[in-house]
Amino acid sequence: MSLVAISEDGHFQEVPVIDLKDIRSNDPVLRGALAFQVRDACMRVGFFYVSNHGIPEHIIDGVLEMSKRFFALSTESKMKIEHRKTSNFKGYSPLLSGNNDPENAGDLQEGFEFGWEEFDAAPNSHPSEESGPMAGANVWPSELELPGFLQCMADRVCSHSAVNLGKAMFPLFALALNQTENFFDDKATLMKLLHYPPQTGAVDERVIGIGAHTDWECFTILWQQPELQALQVLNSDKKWINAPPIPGTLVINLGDQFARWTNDIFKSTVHRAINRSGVRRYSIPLFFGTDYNVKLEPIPSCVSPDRPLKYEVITAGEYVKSRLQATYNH
Ligand SMILES: O=C(O)CCC(=O)C(=O)O
Ligand SMILES: [Fe+2]
Repeated sequence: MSLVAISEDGHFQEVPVIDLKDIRSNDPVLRGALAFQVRDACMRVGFFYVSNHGIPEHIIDGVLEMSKRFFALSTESKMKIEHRKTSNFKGYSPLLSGNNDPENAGDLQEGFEFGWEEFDAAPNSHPSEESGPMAGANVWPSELELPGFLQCMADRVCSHSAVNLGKAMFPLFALALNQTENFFDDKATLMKLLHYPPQTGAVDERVIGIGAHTDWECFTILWQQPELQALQVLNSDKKWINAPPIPGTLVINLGDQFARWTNDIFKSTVHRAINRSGVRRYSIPLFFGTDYNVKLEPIPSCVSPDRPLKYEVITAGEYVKSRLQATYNH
C-alpha cells in the first residue's frame, strides 16, 4: 500500500499515485484498504493520480479530437454560444474572460462547459438542474458547424465511463470519511473542455493559463495533455509542486464542497496551470459536486471544540454560483 511521502518538515513534495484496481471489488477489505489510501491523500495533499481508472484511451481520444475541432471554429461561431448569454454559465468562455486569481489579470485559456444530461430523449430535454441558482439547459454548437460534437459528448461522456468513474469515487470518499458508502447520494456533474494557447512574446507574470485557485465542487477528475508540464499544486509550505502528466493516469483533486462537508479535514488544495511550452495545450476537467439544492453541512464528527465550524452552511448551488460570478464578473 502506498501512502503519501512527506518530507522531514511535514510538507508533501509530490502528488501520490493510487491504483484503483480494487474500486469495484466485492471484497470490503480490499475496498477498505483503497479508501485508506484515498483518505491519506485527501488529508495531506488534496490531489492524487489514479491508475487503472477504467476510462479507455479511445474514449478520451474521441473527446480530445472534438475539443480541438471546437476550439478551431471561428471566434464568431464560438461567441454564438458564449456563456454570458446563459444564466447558468454553460457554453463558451473566451480567452481572458475568466480570472481565477484576483491578483492576476485574466486566465489565458478558452473553455466550453456543459452539465450532465440524459440523452435518451431530445437534446436539452433534461437540463442538469430544473430549478435553483444553477437552473438552465446546456448550449451546444450547431450540428452544421460542428457535426457529431453533441453525439460525441453524449456517447463518450454522459453515458459512459468518465461519469461512471466519478460515481464510483463517491462511495470511496464516503468510506474514507467513515460514512456508509451511499452517503453522497446526489451528484451534479459538469465537464469542461479547455484550450491553452502557447504563450509567446514578453511574459506578463499576471497572465498565466489558469491562476491560483481551488475547485468549487466535491472533486475533479482531470485529463491533461501528455508530455507537457503545466499543472502545479501548492503545498502546505507554500511551494509550487509540479504535477506533470503520468502516462495511463488521471489526476483527481478535491474541491471546496468536500472541504465544507469535512470542515477542512479533506483539503481543497490551491493549484494553477502555466503553459509556457510553446505549443497548444488541451485539458479536460470533469467536476463532480453534490446536487445544487443540497446544503453543505459538515459531517458531525468533523466538528469539535478543537475544530470549530469554519464555513457558513449554504447550498451547493449558491456556493458554485457565487464562485462563477466572482471568476467571470457577471
Ligand atoms: O488545465 C489544467 O491542468 C487545470 C484546470 C483547472 O484547474 C480547472 O479547470 O479548474
Ligand atoms: Fe482547478
